[in-house]
Amino acid sequence: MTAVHRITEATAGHHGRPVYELRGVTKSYARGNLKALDRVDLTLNEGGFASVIGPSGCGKTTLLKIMAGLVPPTGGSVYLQGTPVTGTRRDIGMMFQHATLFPWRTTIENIVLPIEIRDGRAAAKAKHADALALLDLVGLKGFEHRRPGDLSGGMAQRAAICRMLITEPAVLLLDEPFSALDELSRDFMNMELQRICMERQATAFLITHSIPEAVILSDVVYVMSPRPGTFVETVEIDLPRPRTLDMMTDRKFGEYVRHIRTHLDKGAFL
Ligand SMILES: Nc1ncnc2c1ncn2[C@@H]1O[C@H](COP(=O)(O)OP(=O)(O)OP(=O)(O)O)[C@@H](O)[C@H]1O
Repeated sequence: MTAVHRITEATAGHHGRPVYELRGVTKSYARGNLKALDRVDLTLNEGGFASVIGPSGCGKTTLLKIMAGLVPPTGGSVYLQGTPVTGTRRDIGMMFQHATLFPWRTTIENIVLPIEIRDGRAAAKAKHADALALLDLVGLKGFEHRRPGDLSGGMAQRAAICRMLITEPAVLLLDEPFSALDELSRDFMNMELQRICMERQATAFLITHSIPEAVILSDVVYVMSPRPGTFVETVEIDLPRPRTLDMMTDRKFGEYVRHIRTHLDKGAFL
């Protein structure tokens, strides 16, 4: 029997209640008369870690932006915690390829910035204790008064993780967060991300171009077709947690990677 298990509906996270529910999400951009997404269905359950992988330009970032309320869908519905997503929200945390920390602010001032923007300086100041706890969580204790120029790429992304978590979001939307790092740092940060998600019982949705990264981190991997993007395969990853980098040499891990690869358009995949 193959180690690869398919599940019929796109549902990530086995046990928790549904956090995100997308039904028939379609997106056409007027500019270029271009259909980016076609009827995407997704349920992301509390505590689940899901990834989406697909060819370049298939609509992954568009999907994430729709989930974040940054871009409206042309059709279909997006619900987060039972209410429709119609714009940006407090209960969503996001992280991108680049940390984009403000160089003139200290690390801790960068971390509490979302609170400062939302609730003012006094509220941000009151969050310093929480920010210090987060710095400890991500292994940056003692760096609170350093400026971004003193941080390595991996350290800056750790600070970005703190900035994402300071608002206590219900869900983490991650758009290739470590793809600008060298391979060793990226592997290490992925294991750190897993640890942080497990400690915080986070619900996470990751966009990646790396099949091994998707497999090692996820409960479920969604494979997207070339544009217009839709899920063509949903693969449940039945590997124990915590995952370790050693697992990447396991036979079962290799089967998942091969299975996902066969569903990607290799010509278009980067
Ligand atoms: N604002 C926009 N207006 C018009 N077309 C857009 C817009 N944003 C994205 N597109 C187009 O929609 C398609 C999907 O883009 P998107 O960035 O979502 O893909 P992606 O899968 O994230 O790509 P990549 O893997 O290269 O980052 C692309 O053809 C892109 O050029």
